[in-house]
Amino acid sequence: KKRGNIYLSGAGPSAWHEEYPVAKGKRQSPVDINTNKTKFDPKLAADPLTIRFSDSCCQSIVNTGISFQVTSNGAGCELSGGPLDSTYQFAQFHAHWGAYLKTTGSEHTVDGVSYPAELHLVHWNTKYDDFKDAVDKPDGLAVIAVFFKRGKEHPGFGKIQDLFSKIPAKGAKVNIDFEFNPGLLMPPDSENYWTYLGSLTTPPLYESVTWIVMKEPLEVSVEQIAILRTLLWETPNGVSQMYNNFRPPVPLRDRVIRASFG
Ligand SMILES: COc1ccc([C@H]2OC(=S)NC2=O)c(OC)c1
Ligand SMILES: [Zn+2]
Repeated sequence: KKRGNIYLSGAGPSAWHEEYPVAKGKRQSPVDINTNKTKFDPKLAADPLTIRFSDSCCQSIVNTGISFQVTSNGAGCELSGGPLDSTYQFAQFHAHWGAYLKTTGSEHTVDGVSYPAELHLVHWNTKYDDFKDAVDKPDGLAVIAVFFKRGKEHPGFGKIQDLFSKIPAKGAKVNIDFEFNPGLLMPPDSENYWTYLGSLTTPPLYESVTWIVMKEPLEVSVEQIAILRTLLWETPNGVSQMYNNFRPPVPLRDRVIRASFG
C-alpha cells in the first residue's frame, strides 16, 4: 500500500510503533547524549577506532524519498577497532536535517541540544555476506554520526550538493564521475566519540547498529544547510521541499553511552 512519507503521514515517528512494534524496543535510536551520564572507557582508546576511506569508493547518489544517499561499493573503505569486534565495510552515507534557520534537524542530541543536521556513514559487518544480510543482525551495522553546525563553507560537501539538482525526485539516481573521499566529511578531531548499541532511525528500525557519534561537529555554511532542502519529497499535500526527515530521541532504557575520551 502507498505508505507515503513516513515522517509526515499520520502522527509520524510517534505512530511508527503501530506497524513496527520494535519502535518501543530496548535499543532504539536516536537518543539524547547526557554528558553527565556517559562513561569514559579507556579500552576504546587502547584499541583506536580505525576509519579508512578511499577516493574511489563513491559510485552514485540517489534520492531515496527521505534523504539523499551516496552509495559505495566499499572498496578500500573499512572501519574497525574502538567498540567494534569485527571489520565493517562502508556502504553509503546520507543525512537528516531540519527546517529553515531552525536549530532542530539532528537525530541525536547532546545535553538536549540539537544540531541543524546529522550525517550518517553506514558500514556493515563483513562477517555477513552483504549489507542486506547484515542489516537486521545485532552486530550487523556500524554507523558514524557527524553533526553539522553552521559556520564556514565546506567545499567538499558542496561537490555532493552540486548533484542535488540532478536527483529532484524519489528514485532519481546519477553516477558520481569524480573522486570523492568520504573522509572529507569527518570532523578535524575524530578521536573523540560516544558509542552505544542502538537501531536504524527509520522503519524497519532494526536493532542492529553500533553507533559511533563524533563529539566534534563538522562546519558547513548556512547556505549549505539551506541547500539540503532543495531535495524534494512526496507529502500528503503533494511534492515539496525535503526537511524535518529526522526521528526525535527515544528513551535510553538500560544502556550506558561510553566515551572514548575523559
Ligand atoms: C534498509 O536500510 C536502511 C533503512 C533505514 C535506515 C535509517 O537508519 C538510519 S541510522 N538512518 C536511516 O535513514 C538506514 O540507515 C542506515 C538503512
Ligand atoms: Zn540515517
